[in-house]
Amino acid sequence: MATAHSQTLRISSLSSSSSLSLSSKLPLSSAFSVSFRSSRRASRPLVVFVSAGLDAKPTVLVAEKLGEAGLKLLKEFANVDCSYNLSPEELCTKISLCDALIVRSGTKVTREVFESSAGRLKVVGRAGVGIDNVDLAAATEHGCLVVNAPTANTVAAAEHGIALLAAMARNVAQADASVKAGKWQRNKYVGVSLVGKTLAVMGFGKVGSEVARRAKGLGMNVIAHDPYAPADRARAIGVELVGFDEAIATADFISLHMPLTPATNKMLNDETFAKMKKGVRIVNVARGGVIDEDALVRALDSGIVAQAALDVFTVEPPPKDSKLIMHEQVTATPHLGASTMEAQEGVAIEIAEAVVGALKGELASTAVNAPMVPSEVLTELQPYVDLAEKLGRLAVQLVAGGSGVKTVKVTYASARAPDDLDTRVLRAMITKGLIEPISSVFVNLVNADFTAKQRGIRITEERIILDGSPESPVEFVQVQIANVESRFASAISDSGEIKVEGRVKDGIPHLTKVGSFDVDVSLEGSIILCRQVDQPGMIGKVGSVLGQENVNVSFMSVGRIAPRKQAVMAIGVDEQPSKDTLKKIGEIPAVEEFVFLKL
Ligand SMILES: NC(=O)c1ccc[n+]([C@@H]2O[C@H](COP(=O)([O-])OP(=O)(O)OC[C@H]3O[C@@H](n4cnc5c(N)ncnc54)[C@H](O)[C@@H]3O)[C@@H](O)[C@H]2O)c1
Ligand SMILES: O=C(O)[C@H](O)COP(=O)(O)O
Repeated sequence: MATAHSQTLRISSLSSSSSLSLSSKLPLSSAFSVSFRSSRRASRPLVVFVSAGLDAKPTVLVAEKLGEAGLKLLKEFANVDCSYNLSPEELCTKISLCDALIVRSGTKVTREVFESSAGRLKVVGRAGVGIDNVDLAAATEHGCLVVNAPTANTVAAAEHGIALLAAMARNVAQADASVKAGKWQRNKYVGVSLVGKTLAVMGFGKVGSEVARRAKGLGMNVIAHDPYAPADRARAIGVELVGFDEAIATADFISLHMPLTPATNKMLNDETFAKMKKGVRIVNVARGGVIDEDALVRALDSGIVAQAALDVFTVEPPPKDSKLIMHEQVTATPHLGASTMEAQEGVAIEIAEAVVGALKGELASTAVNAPMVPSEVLTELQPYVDLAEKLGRLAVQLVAGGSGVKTVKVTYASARAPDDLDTRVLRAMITKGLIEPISSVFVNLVNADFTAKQRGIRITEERIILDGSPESPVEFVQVQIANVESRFASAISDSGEIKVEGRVKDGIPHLTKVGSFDVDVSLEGSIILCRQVDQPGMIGKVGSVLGQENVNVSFMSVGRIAPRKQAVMAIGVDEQPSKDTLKKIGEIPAVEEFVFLKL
């Protein structure tokens, strides 16, 4: 079939009432959040998700103590249920009534929690940094956004690290207990000095670098190990980045500041303790799991490790008879790193803003399990986000019943360099459009790739690099579904796939190609596609059938192969025509096939 010419008839103009609101309240360079509202529908989903029933106030379960300022923010927007010390069973029972959950490190947000929520839970807010207590894979599979509060407790944690370092070196806790027991043991509690000693900071992130800065102020020689930290950031505060073995072999003191991941789990173990300088002292305000605690007891007993100061433990609280806790050379605190008045107020505000934003459909800057796309990129892509979802919706509705959708090709034509166009959001929205009309699954930026994979849909992406100046990020987007039959034969392109193509014109998404026919219809309301033999009066005939039923036509366009040959008419309608009206359109003699598609 030859490429068609296109005639466009704009019957009545639609106003563009889309608005983009941006809020970027956090002091992070990549911070962004975006919401998209259109007056044509009460609350359009946004980049992340539509929360069902947002007309009613959402419910937020706060499962661990949160600062007042954060609670106040939450209460302005949601019903807030503060229920602390819930058992896992109680949490699973309550969660089915909640749209958001806020926890600190003491609550395990397991797969069972997401399953028990039966899709209602949209956001988990971790009021702090470490998200090792949240099953991220399960959250993603359930389309639940996880956000954290990564900055507000940094200084508190660093200060606690320094407090433990100094207290350990001078036996403060042991000496205090001894004095309170009525003793006066000045010789027993002679300490070691910090000045001039080498401190190895393991994990040179937010907390690690603040610890390093403070330790430099105490006159320590600071080295750091972090495979992902930029050397110039370390150099800027006079810290040398070294390899793992060099760090642990050189250090008089080791301070741990990495996250708990499969790679850091039990990073300090019998083997690595054996490589350390005899008499090394260890501080851990990161996560208990980065140390093999049994191995640490052995290293303390053998004298390889002279002392340890620990704020975090593999199991919290640790067993009362834990050899590690009871060890004379161990100073222990009950996970107090983030526990200052200031940090807890800051964390509470940071997490409340992130959770409220996410419930409103904004994508939080602190999203842990969703792509982080800079705000300016998202702003620019916003009309294409809408286009992408609608093309996905149209394409899947063109598939004939019984044909399984397995292979989808998305093509972006753009004058941008390939690495200058981030298509993750567009792909997610096409996936949403493809899957939501044919299932009860709720798809968002968080779970789009997972959901497509789970349903056996392979989505490949291709670029057409256009010449010219790349003013708009994308010239057109094509969605093709291969190996399927269509309810509308004309949607099958020359190469045998269902094909729809769209562009953004004046900020509004338009359908510009169906199969091999050029059309031009604004993607708002719904669409009737109609193949006919091109002849005078067809627009009038179809228009009058719709008019009789009071269905408002917003756009009409006819794409034809050649005058008086086959043509495809695309008609935008504001209301859904009745079956009877659609039947009447089908009965117009020149109409060969037609299909009604909901957007
Ligand atoms: N005790 C507390 O109350 C408390 C308070 C805040 C943070 N924390 C914990 O402290 C840790 C650090 O927090 P942050 O805010 O600095 O996080 P961060 O993400 O800013 O820094 C972590 C750093 O660890 C590095 N890293 C990752 N894998 C590593 C590895 N294998 N070896 C060495 N470095 C590695 C990363 O590159 C990153 O620079 C986290 O585990 C967090 O949960 C504890
Ligand atoms: O990762 C964190 O932010 C700290 O470990 C603090 O945890 P908490 O919120 O339970 O004090």
